Amino acid sequence: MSDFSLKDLEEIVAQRARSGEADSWTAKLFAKGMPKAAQKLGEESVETVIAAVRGDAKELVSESADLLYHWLVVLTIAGVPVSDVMKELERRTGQSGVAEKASRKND
Ligand SMILES: N=c1c2ncn([C@@H]3O[C@H](COP(=O)(O)OP(=O)(O)OP(=O)(O)O)[C@@H](O)[C@H]3O)c2ncn1[C@@H]1O[C@H](COP(=O)(O)O)[C@@H](O)[C@H]1O
Repeated sequence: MSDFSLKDLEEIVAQRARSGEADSWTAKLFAKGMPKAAQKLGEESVETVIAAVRGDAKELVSESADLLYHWLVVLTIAGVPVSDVMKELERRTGQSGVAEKASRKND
């Protein structure tokens, strides 16, 4: 089991974005801004879906890593810390997804 966390990668992304280095994919994406970063996130989402539907576990791991990395880039550009997402997930732990969906239908 790896100790590497999304928080660790969030720090690397922020540091590489600040570096502005020519050989940094992160810095390149930051320079292009949200439209390009969000587009890459969408592409990686689709590639993850394709790997899942194919039942290709190795490809699913690889595409999931691409997806989470690009998701972190998008969050960082938006100024949203991963901890905000974790807090929201934590808030939801007391309620099942089915119950949550039913409560929204009654709004
Ligand atoms: N986890 C990642 C990571 N995952 C994917 N990618 C890059 O995302 C890019 C997009 O990949 P794709 O093949 O989907 O896209 P593409 O190369 O444009 O190809 P097509 O769209 O033509 O298919 C590739 O260049 C990958 O290397 C990543 N780039 C960086 N990181 C992490 O960020 C750190 C800093 O990276 P740099 O900013 O590049 O120094 C690295 O040490 C890693 O920890």
